[in-house]
Amino acid sequence: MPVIEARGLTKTFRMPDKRPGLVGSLTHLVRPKHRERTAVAGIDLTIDAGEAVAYVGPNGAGKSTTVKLLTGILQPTAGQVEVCGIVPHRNRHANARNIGVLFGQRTQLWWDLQVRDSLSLLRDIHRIPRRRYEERLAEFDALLGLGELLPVVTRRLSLGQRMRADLAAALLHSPSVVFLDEPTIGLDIIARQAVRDFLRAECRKGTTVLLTTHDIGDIEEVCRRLVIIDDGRVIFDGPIDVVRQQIARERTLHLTLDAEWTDGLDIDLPGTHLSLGVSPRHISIVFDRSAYGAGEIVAAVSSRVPVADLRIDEPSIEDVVRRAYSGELGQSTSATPA
Ligand SMILES: Nc1ncnc2c1ncn2[C@@H]1O[C@H](COP(=O)(O)OP(=O)(O)OP(=O)(O)O)[C@@H](O)[C@H]1O
Repeated sequence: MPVIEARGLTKTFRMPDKRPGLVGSLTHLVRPKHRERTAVAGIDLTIDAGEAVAYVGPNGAGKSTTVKLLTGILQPTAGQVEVCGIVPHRNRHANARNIGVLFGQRTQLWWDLQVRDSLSLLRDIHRIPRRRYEERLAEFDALLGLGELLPVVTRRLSLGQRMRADLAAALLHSPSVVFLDEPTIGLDIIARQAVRDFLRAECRKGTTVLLTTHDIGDIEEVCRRLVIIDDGRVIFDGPIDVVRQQIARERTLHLTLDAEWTDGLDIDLPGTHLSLGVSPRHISIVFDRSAYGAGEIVAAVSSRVPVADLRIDEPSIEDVVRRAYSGELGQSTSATPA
């Protein structure tokens, strides 16, 4: 049964169109002009209970606006939306009982309170029975190590600790759906893994997760389905397998050499792809991390020309979007650039 159902969901912002400076402001007062920006342009989206969906796209694609429409913060300009059978903007309070929201860059904990006190305030707000509350804290302790954070004042938490506490706060009332915006941003590998493991465990219990992230690892490890949005439109909606099998394994090694590369585009490592950079002393090699370590590639190159410097790039969301447009991700919705 769908937990999230959107049909033709559209949000257009109307903004004052004025020139900068005092003259611009005065002209605008006399003859106000406006321009429109359609952030979400007719999105159809159906998400079932227990699904974990990555909702990704480049900056300005319309992800946050979609989440704001689903939480009821914004009212759509056109189209329909329901979350757990509730129209979010018409009934924000009822909707709030069913959803949990986490914005990685902000906290919903009280800055000057101990985590324990923030959570207990949220317990009162959500009217969670005491026994259920204690059970939930025990679950969070087992999965997120929450116990050690309870006596700490929020402002003293490290980023990773704060994210764990914020996850507990967002999920305390056992919402059916959680919206997570960059839940692992800035975290070290261990904290990031804890958050991903926790989200997977929540999904297994039937919680629906809509994850907005620029981190390919989050997508790969937490989600089963990928929805790509660009310029307010869904350009791909399908299984995550392609990302997992191809894109997430790909790394690009950029090398600066001590001398010019004159050996053509072959380094005798099957499956790798070499291209020349800004000058013959710069080369880039795309490789599959499950087939090669970066050290092997550097060794192969330096047996011909000494390597002076190197950088490794992980695949980016922009790469995924580019591949969606080029049809490489297989089935897509309407992968035509506007
Ligand atoms: N309140 C607003 N008023 C006017 N324009 C807005 C408003 N909110 C968003 N926009 C515009 O709508 C478009 C989509 O913005 P949105 O924040 O949804 O993108 P996003 O995909 O979440 O981007 P990011 O990854 O940078 O957070 C952008 O062009 C943005 O400038």
